[in-house]
Amino acid sequence: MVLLRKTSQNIKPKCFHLWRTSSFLRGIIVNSRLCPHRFALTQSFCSPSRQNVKEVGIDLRQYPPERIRNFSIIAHVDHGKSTLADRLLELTGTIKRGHGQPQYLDKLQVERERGITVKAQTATMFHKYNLVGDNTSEQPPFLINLIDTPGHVDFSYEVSRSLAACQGALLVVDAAQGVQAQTVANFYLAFESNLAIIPVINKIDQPTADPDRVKAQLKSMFDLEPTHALLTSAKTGQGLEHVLPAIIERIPPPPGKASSPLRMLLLDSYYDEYKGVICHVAVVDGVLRKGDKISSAATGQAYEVLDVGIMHPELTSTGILLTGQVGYVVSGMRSTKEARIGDTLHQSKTVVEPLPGFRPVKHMVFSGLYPADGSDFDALNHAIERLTCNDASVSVTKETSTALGLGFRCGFLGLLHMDVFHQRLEQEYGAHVISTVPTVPYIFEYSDGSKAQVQNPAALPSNPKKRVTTGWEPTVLATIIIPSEYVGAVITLCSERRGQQLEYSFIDSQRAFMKYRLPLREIVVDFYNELKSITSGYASFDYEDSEYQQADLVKLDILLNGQPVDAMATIVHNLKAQRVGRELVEKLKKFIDRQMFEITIQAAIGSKIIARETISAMRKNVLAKCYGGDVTRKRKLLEKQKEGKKRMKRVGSVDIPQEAFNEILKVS
Ligand SMILES: Nc1nc2c(ncn2[C@@H]2O[C@H](COP(=O)(O)OP(=O)(O)OP(=O)(O)O)[C@@H](O)[C@H]2O)c(=O)[nH]1
Repeated sequence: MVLLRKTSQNIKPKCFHLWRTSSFLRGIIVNSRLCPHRFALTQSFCSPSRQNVKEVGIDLRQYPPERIRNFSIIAHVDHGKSTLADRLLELTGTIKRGHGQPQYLDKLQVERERGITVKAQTATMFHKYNLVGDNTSEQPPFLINLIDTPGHVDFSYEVSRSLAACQGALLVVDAAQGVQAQTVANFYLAFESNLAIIPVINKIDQPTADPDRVKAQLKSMFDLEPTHALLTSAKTGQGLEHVLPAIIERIPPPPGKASSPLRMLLLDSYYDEYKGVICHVAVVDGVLRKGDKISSAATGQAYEVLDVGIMHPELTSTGILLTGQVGYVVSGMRSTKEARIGDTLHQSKTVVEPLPGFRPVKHMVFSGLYPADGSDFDALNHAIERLTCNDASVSVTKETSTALGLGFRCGFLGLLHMDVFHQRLEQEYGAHVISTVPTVPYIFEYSDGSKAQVQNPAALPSNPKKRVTTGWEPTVLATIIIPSEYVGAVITLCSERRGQQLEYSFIDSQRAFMKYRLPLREIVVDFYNELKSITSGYASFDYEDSEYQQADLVKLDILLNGQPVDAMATIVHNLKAQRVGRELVEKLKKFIDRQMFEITIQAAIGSKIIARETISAMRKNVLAKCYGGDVTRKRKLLEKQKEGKKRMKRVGSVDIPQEAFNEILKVS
C-alpha cells in the first residue's frame, strides 16, 4: 500500500513525508529498570588488551579511492546487524571463524551483557573481487570499511555520525518482523545522507520468515526494488556470499581528492590508558602521515601525529592514511574534550574550508546525580570526569541541592543512556549514586519578561515577584508500528499521554503505522514499557525531537514534615498534577521507614496541598533485639545500622532511603 500523500519533487521514496527528519537526534525510551538483564560492568570501553597496536605490513598506498568502499549497517534493534558484521569480518579473514566471541564489534561490557550496541565501531577488511567487466587479475583487493551502528535510538546520534563517513548502507530487516519503527528512521537518515542503500532481508532461516512480505513493505514504504534485496541468514551463513559483491558493485567509492590539502572528519574519540586520546577519522581529501603537524579547525590547536592506522579490526599502525580511508590517529591530545566530534583536522600550515560537521548533541533528559554519601563528592567527580572521557554525549554541570548536598546535573540522550551511565559509574568506579527525577528541558517566561530554559525543577524561582507567566514543553514526533489489532489500545494510550495523532495508515494488511506528536515528558517515563505491554510486545517505537509547544505547566513540590525536598520536585502538566502528586506520596509512604516521630508527606503546587500521607511514629532501636549483654553482637548491629544510615539522606529530621529516590523516577 502506498503511504504517500505529498512528496517533494526530488524525493523518490513514497512515504518520505512519514519521516522527513529535520534533526539527527531521536530517542527511544527503554526503561531498563525493567530490563531482565541488570548487568555488571567491569571494563571500560575497549579494554587495553584489545588496544595493543599491531604492526603489519599493509601498504595503504595501494588503495586509491576507487578501490575503497565505506559502508554502515543500519537496522531496527536486534534485526542482526552485529551478527552480520561478524560474518563479514569472518568471510574476509579479518577475524577467525568461531573466534569464540559473538558480536565482535560490541566491545563494551554493557553491550555484551545487554546484547545491544551502544558505540559505533569501525573495522577495515580486505576483499579480492573483480568488478563486473574488469578482467585484470593484477588488481589489489578492495579495502572495505564497515561501521557497525547501535540500534537503540537513544544512540542514534552515533548512527548519524557513522553515516557521515559512508557512501552506502546495508539496511537490515528481520524476515519475520518486517519493517519496524527504527527501520523507517534509519532508512531516512541514510537517504538524507544520499547513501546507496542495499536492503538485506536477514534471518531467513526462521520458520516464520516471510521475505516476500518484507520485500513488499520495502517497496511500498521506501520504493526499494524487491529484486535488489539480498536474502541472508547471518546465523546459518545462507546468502552471505552476495553481500560483499553487492557492497563493491553498488556503493560508490569515496569522492575526495587525493591532490587536495588534507581534510579529515573527526568521527569519534575515546581515551586509552596507554596511548591517550584515540581519534577515529575519515580522510576526505589529501594524505595524513605519521609525524605530520595537524590542526583542529574548531580550536586552532596544533598537534603532531604520533601514530596513524586502521582498525583491522584492532588498531593496526600503517603510518599513513589516504583519501577516502577511515582509521585512527593518536596526536597527543590530553583529553577527549579537545577532540570535538565533527571537527575538521587539517595540515597545520594550510587553510582549508571546514567540512560540514554534525549537529551538536541534543540532550533529551536531565537528572541530578549525587553521591549517596556526601563525603564521596570528590570520588564521584573523578568518576564522572573519567567516564565522560569515553562518552562525550553526556553534559555535566555542578549543582547544589539542599536535600542532597553537592552534586551534578547531567544531560542524557534518553533514559537508556542515563541508565547505562549510572551503571558504569557504579560498576566501573564503585560510585554509589542517588539520581533525581529525570526532567525534560522546559522553557519558562516570567512576569519580569525574562525567559529561560529550566533543566532542574528546583531552579524555578519561588519569588512571587518573578512568577511564571507562560511555559513551553519539548515535543517529539513519534512513529509507532503495530499489528492492526492493537490500534485501539495504542490510540487510548497516546491520548492519555496528551498525544496528537498526525497520521494513521497501513504498511500491509497486518500492520498499522501511526505518527503522533507527543510531549517528551510523557514518553520519558515508562511509555515504551506500557506500549510493549498493551501490544504483547509487538509494538515498535521511535521518535525524533520536534518543536516546543505551549503548555499549562506547574511545579509539583514534595514536602516532608512541611519541608520541601528540592531533589524530588518535578514539573508536570496541570491536568496531571493531582494524579502524579497522589502517586508520589503513596510511593514515598511505602519506601520511607517509620521513624521515632510522625512523618507527613505532602505534594503541593505553590502553597496548595494536593495530596497527603502520614507515617506514624515508631520506637525503633536495633539494640532492643539484643537480649543479654553480648558486646560483639551489639557492636555488629550498631555497625549495620550505621551502614544503613549512610545510604539514607536526611531531610530536616527525616531519613530517606536511596530506593525512595529511585522509585519516584518511575511515576509518570
Ligand atoms: N535465527 C537467526 N537469528 C539471528 C540471525 N542474525 C542474528 N540473529 C540473532 O538475533 C539476535 C540479535 O542479533 P544482533 O546481531 O545482536 O542484532 P543487532 O541488530 O546488532 O542488535 P542491536 O545492536 O541491539 O541493535 C541475536 O540473538 C542473534 O544471534 C539470523 O540470521 N537468524
